Amino acid sequence: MRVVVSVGGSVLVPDPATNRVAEYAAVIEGLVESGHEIAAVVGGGGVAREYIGAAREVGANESELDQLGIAVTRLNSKLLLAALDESITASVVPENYEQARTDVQRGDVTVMGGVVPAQTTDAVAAVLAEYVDADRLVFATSVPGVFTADPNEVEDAERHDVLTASELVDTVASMEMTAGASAPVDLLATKVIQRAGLETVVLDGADPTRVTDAVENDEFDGTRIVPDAEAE
Ligand SMILES: Nc1ncnc2c1ncn2[C@@H]1O[C@H](COP(=O)(O)OP(=O)(O)OP(=O)(O)O)[C@@H](O)[C@H]1O
Ligand SMILES: O=c1ccn([C@@H]2O[C@H](COP(=O)(O)O)[C@@H](O)[C@H]2O)c(=O)[nH]1
Repeated sequence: MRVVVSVGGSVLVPDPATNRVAEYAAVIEGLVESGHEIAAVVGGGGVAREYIGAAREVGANESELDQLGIAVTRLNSKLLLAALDESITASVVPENYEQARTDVQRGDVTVMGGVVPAQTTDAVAAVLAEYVDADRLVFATSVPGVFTADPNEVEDAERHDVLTASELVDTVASMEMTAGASAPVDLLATKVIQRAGLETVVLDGADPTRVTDAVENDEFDGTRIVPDAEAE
């Protein structure tokens, strides 16, 4: 199976003292050993938000803030790349989809971060999944799925076990799109998921083995996004 895994920066490096980089590398290597083709996209997490916050205070505009965020996503990507067995990876972090697809077509694991302002790495993962005709897109994020409201703000928010792509679009449509904003999946990503009919999973990435379960066993604790056509 060809899979794009989007790993949140706050999931990969929750704080400077804890990092799950080696665990994520082991999960990716295990999936490759089982015959899967893996492309990873890494987010910026808390470090990106700190840089974006500091630059916003000194008057940078949103596009400049996005560029800072992109730089951090590429730094985090290099961290994951460094932990992966170099015999299965491309040696550099691609800065565009063409380079990433070339890596995938060569049979290498590719790891990339952001590409252009005004989106997040969620959108990068969705576009890459569409571009390489991935069989599945997995978002390993900091919440256990997509909820009826922000579970960090609303105590009785309930998780959706299954959503159609259109329902996902409606759920995130009103969320903020400023640099460093938080959403389970950003709006642009949801529109790409919808048009491409991508089989998508949103799960809590704190335990990286959940990604293995979602790929190998199709069993996971999270939200499944089904293409609109399947729900008709
Ligand atoms: N309806 C919702 N369902 C789930 N999460 C929501 C919802 N609305 C807002 N959120 C927020 O979405 C966020 C999703 O994770 P977040 O974007 O912070 O981290 P990430 O995916 O690990 O990526 P990164 O840290 O790289 O930005 C959570 O912080 C959560 O509070
Ligand atoms: O293609 C991209 C990717 C990211 N950004 C900016 O970086 C931050 C951090 O990325 P996350 O995926 O949210 O961790 C994001 O909020 C954007 O400001 C970007 O502009 N373009």
